Amino acid sequence: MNLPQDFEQSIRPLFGDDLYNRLAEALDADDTPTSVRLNPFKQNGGDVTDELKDCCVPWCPTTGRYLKSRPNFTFDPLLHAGTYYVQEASSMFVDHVVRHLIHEPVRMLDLCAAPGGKSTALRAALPEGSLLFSNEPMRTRAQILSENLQKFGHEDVVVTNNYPRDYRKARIQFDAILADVPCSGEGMFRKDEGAREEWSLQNVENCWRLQREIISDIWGCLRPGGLLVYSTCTFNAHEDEENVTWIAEELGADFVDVPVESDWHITRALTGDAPVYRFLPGVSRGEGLFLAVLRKHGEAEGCLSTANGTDRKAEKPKKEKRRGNKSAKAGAKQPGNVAVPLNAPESYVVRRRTDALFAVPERWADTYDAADAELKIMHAGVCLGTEKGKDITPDQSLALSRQLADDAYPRVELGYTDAINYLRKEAVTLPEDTPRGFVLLTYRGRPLGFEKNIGNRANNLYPQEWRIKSSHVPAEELIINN
Ligand SMILES: C[S@@+](CC[C@H](N)C(=O)[O-])C[C@H]1O[C@@H](n2cnc3c(N)ncnc32)[C@H](O)[C@@H]1O
Repeated sequence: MNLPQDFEQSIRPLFGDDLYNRLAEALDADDTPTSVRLNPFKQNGGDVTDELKDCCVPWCPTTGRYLKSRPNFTFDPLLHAGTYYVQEASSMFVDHVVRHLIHEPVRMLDLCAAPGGKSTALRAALPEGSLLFSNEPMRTRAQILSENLQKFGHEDVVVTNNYPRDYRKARIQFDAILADVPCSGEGMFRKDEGAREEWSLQNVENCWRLQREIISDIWGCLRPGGLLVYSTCTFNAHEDEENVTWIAEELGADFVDVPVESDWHITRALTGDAPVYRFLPGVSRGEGLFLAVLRKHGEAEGCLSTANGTDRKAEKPKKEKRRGNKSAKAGAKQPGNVAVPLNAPESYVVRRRTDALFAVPERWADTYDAADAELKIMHAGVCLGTEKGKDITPDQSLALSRQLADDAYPRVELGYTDAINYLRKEAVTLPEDTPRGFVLLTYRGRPLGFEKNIGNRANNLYPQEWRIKSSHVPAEELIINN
């Protein structure tokens, strides 16, 4: 593989010959490591099977696993049930950062979040009671983000489709923000040929300028004393060390050091002496990642413990704004007597957006309302379903919620072939004694989604956009985790 000439000319002096040669050799190799991160909310004590498991990812040992080979994940129904997420190992470093720095419930924003690898990692690592906003400005990417977070199944999540500047209007303050900014993608040279073709010095310059704009736009939403986690998957110092130094000096922040082990083989700053973390192919086992943590200057209002937001007057949207609010218009009456088929149903409030009903944990209902007045919410809490006359057709988000009550719907367990057919949105025949109405289909005990049993047949309610598009059904059952 030929690396762009300008890339070599700019990166070799920064890395030095030895490090550059190791990097170039690794970028040329075909054998990229495969890894998954288990979903702690859906594991029931399970793990990757012995046949597939290589070892734990050292900076994410509880849930990160290297695999010995790369299976065709699409044909594992448990991927679609959200029991694990396929993620390259370096990105799992956010798990270590969050567990080291955040010990009490917070409100956190993942600003550039699609497809959702780091959001799901954050959600797993944040203390319970924390609320995660997961945002992506590109519409189609935001839909994939929303799908992946619904599969992950944690209720304390809001998915939005906005630009950073829109967040300023919502006046929500965050205790921590992850900005995994769009970058020139040098870390993708190994995986993606297109990344090499699109790369240019001009693109590097466009990227570092855009990254500064993104951080400047969101800076007001980070509370004084709050944490900014800045990351890229690129190697040049303009988008990495120079940008985080600029943030510290121009916006006002101090670097925060995170202890790491020497056998993780993390490379530290290549220019200056800020505590930054570089995962370099050929040096650490994963793809390229640059990460730094900064604490915003100013008086903190206390510890990082204001997740429910009710203590912040600034968040309450103005009355006039509320009247113009889409959901308030669509559903003038708040749904009062909707059954909430979740564990601890009394701790949720129900919000209507067009004809869909969302169960939102009561402790952050104010924050949800403030967000709803200004932001484009794609998903929040648990979507219970859509109203059809007096009925509510249950939503996929409900099927995949970790909080779905065990006895909320009759369940039918599917074998492997039926599970794949269901995920391809084909009709799956139910046993004769299945009760009529909505039925939850499971595979190896994990919910996959709903069908409506109307007697002589059943309607598959799996979302059309989520279905497996391939017509192939593997002859053998693929088991990745148990
Ligand atoms: C490196 S990717 C994020 C990967 C994601 N954090 C993950 O771990 O799965 C950067 C994301 O930023 C989004 N993006 C592009 N322009 C943006 C902007 N102006 N503000 C915020 N995000 C932007 C891109 O669409 C892309 O999804």
